[in-house]
Amino acid sequence: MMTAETLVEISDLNFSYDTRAILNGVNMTMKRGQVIAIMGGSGSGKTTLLKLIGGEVTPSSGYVKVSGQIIHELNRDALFAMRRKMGMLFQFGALFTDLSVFDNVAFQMREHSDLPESMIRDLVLMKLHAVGLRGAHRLMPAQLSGGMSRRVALARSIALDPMLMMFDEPFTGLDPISLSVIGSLIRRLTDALEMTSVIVTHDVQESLSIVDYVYFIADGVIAAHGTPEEVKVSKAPFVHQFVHGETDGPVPFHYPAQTYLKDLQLEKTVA
Ligand SMILES: Nc1ncnc2c1ncn2[C@@H]1O[C@H](COP(=O)(O)OP(=O)(O)OP(=O)(O)O)[C@@H](O)[C@H]1O
Repeated sequence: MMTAETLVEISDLNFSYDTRAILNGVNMTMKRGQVIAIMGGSGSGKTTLLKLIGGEVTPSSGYVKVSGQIIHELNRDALFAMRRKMGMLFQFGALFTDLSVFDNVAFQMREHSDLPESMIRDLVLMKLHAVGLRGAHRLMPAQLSGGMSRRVALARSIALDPMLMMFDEPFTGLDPISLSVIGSLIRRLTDALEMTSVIVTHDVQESLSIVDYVYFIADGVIAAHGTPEEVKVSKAPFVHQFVHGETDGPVPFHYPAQTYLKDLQLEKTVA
């Protein structure tokens, strides 16, 4: 088998909001055809990493290269052209409520191409077919279930045949069946369209069943990484806590606080 081409290369990436360091020396490689999960505790910098890949924020040092181009060195036009090849689904972006399912999926094709309407029709139906919703093209978003809306959003995000798809929490709030439908769709679409998909998620079990590689981020650094097989048997306390869903471990359950005693005394003085 030919070695797959590297689509995203992240090298020694550092990023801070003002003086607050969020990511410290992150290195990652993502190949065409791969589904990659990024996991980590709340506030560990996962969404920020997606923003760096999409060029919404600029690294303090290091770089993100997509398809051989360093993102933060692109001029405005080149960045926009690059973004058209990236699909981003942040918290599964809402559908336009006043447009039908068909028009939601057609929206970007109409905005960004000069394709004739007859061709747009075929393409939209093809994208909807890929998510199993061709028969629902006339429905309005209000008539869809949560799982169906997400599938339409997925069809819309692949409308322009992206080479890279980024999903921020694609499984949140779904029942177990819809969740595995979305999971297997992400896998199948990645394979069929030969794209690369990055999933930021807390859903370890679903992710491990569909991804090729997992990165765990903690305090802005990659704490562990590996294939699902490697991750499942990992003895590293951090990975173990995640994979086995333990509430406390290296990732603390409690937000930093003053001692309990102090809080209680404070309450007494207030009362
Ligand atoms: N615009 C901003 N300005 C300043 N700080 C920010 C900004 N956006 C995010 N942060 C901080 O950066 C840190 C990383 O945020 P990020 O959203 O990347 O975390 P995350 O890993 O995606 O978390 P979660 O899983 O809870 O969504 C957080 O502590 C957050 O408070």
